[in-house]
Amino acid sequence: MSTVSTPFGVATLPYGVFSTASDQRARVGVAIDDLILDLAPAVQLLAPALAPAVAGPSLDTLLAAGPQTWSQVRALLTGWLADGTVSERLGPHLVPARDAVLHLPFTVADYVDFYASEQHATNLGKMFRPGQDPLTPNWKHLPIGYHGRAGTVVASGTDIVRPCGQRRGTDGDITFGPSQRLDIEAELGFVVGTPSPLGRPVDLAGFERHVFGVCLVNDWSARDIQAWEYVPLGPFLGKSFATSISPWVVPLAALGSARVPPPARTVPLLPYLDDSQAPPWGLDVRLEVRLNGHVVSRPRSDGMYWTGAQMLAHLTANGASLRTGDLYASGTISGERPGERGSLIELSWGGTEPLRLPDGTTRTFLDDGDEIVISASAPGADGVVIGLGEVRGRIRPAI
Ligand SMILES: O=C(O)/C=C/C(=O)CC(=O)CC(=O)O
Ligand SMILES: [Ca+2]
Ligand SMILES: [Mg+2]
Repeated sequence: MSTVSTPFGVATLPYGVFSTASDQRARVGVAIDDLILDLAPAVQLLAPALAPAVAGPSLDTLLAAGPQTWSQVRALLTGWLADGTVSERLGPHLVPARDAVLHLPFTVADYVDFYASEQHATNLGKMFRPGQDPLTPNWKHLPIGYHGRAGTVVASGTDIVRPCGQRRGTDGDITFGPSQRLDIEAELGFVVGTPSPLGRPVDLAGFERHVFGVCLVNDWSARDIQAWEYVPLGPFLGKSFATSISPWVVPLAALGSARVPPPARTVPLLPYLDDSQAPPWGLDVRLEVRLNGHVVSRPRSDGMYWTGAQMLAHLTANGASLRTGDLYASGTISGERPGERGSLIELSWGGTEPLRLPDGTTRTFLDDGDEIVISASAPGADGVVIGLGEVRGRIRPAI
């Protein structure tokens, strides 16, 4: 049973794309409790000037429309829901969530994955590079990341085929075959709306103008393929076979009460990353990772060393442009305590300490048929909980 409740109350209002059996067009929806508001006809009826922004069939147009439109659409929704007479007129455009199929919510442009949790980076450093300093010399000077594969970002619920690849066994033999160390990474994803021109870095304050909202990310990782291939250019096929994202994108506007100061920095930051005078963009998101229904971890993002604003500033510091639909993820979220680690390689300490599940089975890495569900919530104003929904995926045998 899940203990993280992920309600989509009127303080959350996340955006997604859905269809139903009776109307198979993909269209933009807003989740409200266990209902989905079909946004285009509702806006057409009550505020037609904004209708083009939510026309669908994806969130792309809304993302590109920029922060003024984002606030206008959210204000409309909040106003409608507070006004009983309007809520009644919305009735015909509300669909029970259980009747909806949820799709990939936006066209993923570029996909970047960071490495922003000090605890995760320390744990992985110990396992991948024993005998060396777990944190590389650059780690506290810049948010480390790599470019992933946008075309293999998939909607929650998509089955994940166990990848095959090259790996080196303990005997030194190089073989090709199904990954034997298939893992998860529980992460937060930042969805870029407003593009930026080539040659023009986005500063820390630009975060709110360019980033529309957040989703949950499971960056599936084949540790055996990764360990053999990653020197010197970083992750490649060990992470490019599939990355799952949650169907609902929660706007930054819903996360005001979840903002927290990041941990004290132990190394002075260069000016473009120095957020000591800026309003903080650390986020207190509480995740829960379930394997076949059993909770195996409860990571929290409030201790992440690097914030989403710093990641964006670094990502564009060389003048790289942003496109609508760019997705960048935080990197695995791991806390101080063992029960807060966001990957199986950490939870089973490189496979040496198998996890014992309540159904009597044990796991180091994923078995075929295993299902992973990552859900999350964040604090809202006045004790309200902001749900981030969930991202789900089941492992299918290698082909
Ligand atoms: O330290 C390494 O060599 C590898 C690290 C990762 O696998 C982490 C990664 O993909 C980024 C992250 O999720 O934190
Ligand atoms: Ca990752
Ligand atoms: Mg991936």
